[in-house]
Amino acid sequence: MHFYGTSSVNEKGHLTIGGVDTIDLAKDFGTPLYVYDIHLIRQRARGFKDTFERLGVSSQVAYASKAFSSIAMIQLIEQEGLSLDVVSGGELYTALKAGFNPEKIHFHGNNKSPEEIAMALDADIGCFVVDNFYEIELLSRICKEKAKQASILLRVTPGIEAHTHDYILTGQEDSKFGFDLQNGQAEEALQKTLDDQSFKVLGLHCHIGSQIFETTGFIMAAEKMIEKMADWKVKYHFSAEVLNLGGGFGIRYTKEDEPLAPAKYVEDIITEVKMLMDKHQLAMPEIWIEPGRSLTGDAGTTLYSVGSSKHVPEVRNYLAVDGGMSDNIRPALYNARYEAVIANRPDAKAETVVSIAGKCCESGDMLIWDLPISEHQPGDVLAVFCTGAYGYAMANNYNRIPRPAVVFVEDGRAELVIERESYEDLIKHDRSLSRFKEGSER
Ligand SMILES: Cc1ncc(COP(=O)(O)O)c(C=O)c1O
Ligand SMILES: N[C@@H](CCCC[NH3+])C(=O)O
Repeated sequence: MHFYGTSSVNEKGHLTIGGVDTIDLAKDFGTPLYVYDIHLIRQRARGFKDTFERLGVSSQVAYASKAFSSIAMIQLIEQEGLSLDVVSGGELYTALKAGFNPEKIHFHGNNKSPEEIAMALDADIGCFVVDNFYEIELLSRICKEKAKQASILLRVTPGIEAHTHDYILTGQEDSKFGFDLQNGQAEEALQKTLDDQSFKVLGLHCHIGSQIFETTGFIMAAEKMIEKMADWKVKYHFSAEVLNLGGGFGIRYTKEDEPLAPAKYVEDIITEVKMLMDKHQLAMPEIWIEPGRSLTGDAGTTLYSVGSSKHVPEVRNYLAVDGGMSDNIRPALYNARYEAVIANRPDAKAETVVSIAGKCCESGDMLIWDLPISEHQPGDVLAVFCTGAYGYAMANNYNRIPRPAVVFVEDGRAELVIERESYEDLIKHDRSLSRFKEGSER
């Protein structure tokens, strides 16, 4: 078994995380349950920051809160001194409610609404990452109405195809995000924004995709952006103060995955960026990055209770758990793969192979295909590793299944940070039919 972060096995032979027995967690908080090893999140956050410091490069490390956002999570990010990337009014609202310093919030999105823009301007957030020409006009108009100036980055599409799942690619030319760098759109966006008093143009942003294992794509994207920066310095006297290279650093979900250590991505990319800056005789700008998955992914584990099973002779054994695509849609959406163990005996030898089914009324609701697993029975706890990014964040109420609870564990303590939804929660926005008369005339 591969242990992540502070995971271990105690004297009872149970899986522990953050010094807490996972079987006690399942009893105390119920299942499905998301458990976050916050020591590991802190380590990752410090690793990114320390690497920049060691390289002598001023930086902002912004946590991409789409990976997992909650009041406590945002407060943890604030404790660790990171900045924050938000992509919707809801993420911004969560950050503000958590008491996060608005100056360190960067607002993303390819279709920010007028209300979202107004909310962000009223909160005096640090920066808008402007995605398209419509947004330039909209943001400019709302800035004027509010007599405010917005600091902005221009999100550019560098024409890079990173090697990852098609649905999470974002840097290629045919993408819904950003101004194309090659066809002149990015330059046109720069001209428009430099000419507009509503904006302070800080620099450029790109994000080439997610769950990327190599640094080549990041370096190629940086190279294309730096070439343009050199060009625009001459043409427009524009010196970018900030170069934002996005997120996307890959993590280990299964033994087939071989990512670099998170801080190593930064080290390799920044070393190249420094050389490119020198080559083009540009001063090193502040470097911003936006890791999501690599901060929280392997810090999250989901605990499920084992329930029914089904044997299809000579084909497959299905083993069902009390959650599924309602708490983790990634396998159904991306064929995402995970490893798991029986948490009450993680060291026991895997003697059989089962496919872990969710409880949703959907054949595609399979969490793990062909998992080698030890002896098990109903009531056992299954721990699925590496669910900390885009797991709870994409949870839903399909089949009217309440979303699970979330606990943080550290130094032998467990704290509930998101309550489990109740059935009452599920119907709280429903309205009754009573406004309509029975058998209304047609
Ligand atoms: C603009 C932007 N920044 C940052 C991220 C975070 O990516 P990851 O979780 O892969 O680090 C994403 C998601 O892919 C994104 O779209
Ligand atoms: N939701 C995706 C990542 C998307 C990142 C957002 N740009 C995943 O689970 O892998």
